[in-house]
Amino acid sequence: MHKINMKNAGLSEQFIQEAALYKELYVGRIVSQYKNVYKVITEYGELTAEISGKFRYKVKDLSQYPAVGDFVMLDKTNDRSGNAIIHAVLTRKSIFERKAAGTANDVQVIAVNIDTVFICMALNQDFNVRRVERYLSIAWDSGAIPVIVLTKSDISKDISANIAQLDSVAIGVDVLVTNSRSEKGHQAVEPYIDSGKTVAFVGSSGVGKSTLINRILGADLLYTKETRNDDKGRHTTTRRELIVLPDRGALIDTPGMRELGIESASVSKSFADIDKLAENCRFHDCSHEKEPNCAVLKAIQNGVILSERLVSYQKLKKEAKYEGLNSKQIETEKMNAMFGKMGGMKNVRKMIKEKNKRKR
Ligand SMILES: Nc1nc2c(ncn2[C@@H]2O[C@H](COP(=O)(O)OP(=O)(O)OP(=O)(O)O)[C@@H](O)[C@H]2O)c(=O)[nH]1
Ligand SMILES: [Zn+2]
Repeated sequence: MHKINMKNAGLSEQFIQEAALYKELYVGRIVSQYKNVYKVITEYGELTAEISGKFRYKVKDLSQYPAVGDFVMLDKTNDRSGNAIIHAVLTRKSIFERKAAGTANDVQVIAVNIDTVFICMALNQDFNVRRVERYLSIAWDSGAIPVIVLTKSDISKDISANIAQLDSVAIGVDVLVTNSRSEKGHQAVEPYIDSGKTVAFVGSSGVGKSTLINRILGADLLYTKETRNDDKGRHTTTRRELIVLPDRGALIDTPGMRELGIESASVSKSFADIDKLAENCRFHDCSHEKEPNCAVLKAIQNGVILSERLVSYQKLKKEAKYEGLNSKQIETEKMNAMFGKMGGMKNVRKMIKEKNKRKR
């Protein structure tokens, strides 16, 4: 095993102090996970580990289990399986999580202890300001600093127009332009990658996260996605891995996240400007739709904010409202809202039935 500089890999003074409370144990950082087995780096090198039975018994919910990026306390002795034993997880400084697909309540921890989240978005027909907004609200909630990374500038039709679209949603957020087809196309992200720091790459599948990471790694390492020899093919969807760069900190590649859950607390953060304006509305429960003396509508009239921004704000708020319901209930709620004008779901079902009858 070759030694690893754990300070470069993100082990800050704060973690060192907390780790010192565990006398007999030593510290490691979770690099990846496969089922119950974790790949962990320590100053002595890389090893595999499992959580202790006691730990498993103690934790109340899944989000407390070790996740990629966690600093954990390990036993010096391996168990019979040859794995080290994880006894504790050190206090996380940031948590990037989303609602698990298909459920309203379960959160899925994507990665933790991140300093910078690169929200990656391709400059092609997939470019979507609303999606950036969703990622931004989750990123602000995580405790890490978001940075928008636009990819594939080589195939963009109008970069400045795309960037202008982001102006209103990405207040105070750096926007970088990259191109992995050119040798120096990744330079804009370099300043964020530094010893002791951890950056994570998030964004839809296919936007070029892995390609960009390969560019950053350059000659240091050639990173290729895990491939499987069995008939399941590449399992890019479950990929989540921390890579340590010599002298340049750590980076985490994440799989494309198709369904992003939105939590209500996060709504207000990325729409802080609208909330601020809303304080000046005449009615404290103003919906900013047609109320008199609505400060938000006035700001739109005056060109201070874009009307589309209010629309997506209201959309997000509505989605956050479903918090606590299961996916089936949300579906019903959405259908009811959608078909409310037609007299509710019952009527809609009747209409569909009748339509089908006529077809036959
Ligand atoms: N034209 C162009 N194509 C790119 C660029 N970067 C990546 N691609 C291509 O886009 C495709 C997807 O790239 P990946 O790096 O696998 O995308 P990803 O975001 O890691 O996707 P997932 O692994 O599914 O999350 C590949 O065919 C790349 O060759 C770029 O800067 N310009
Ligand atoms: Zn208002």
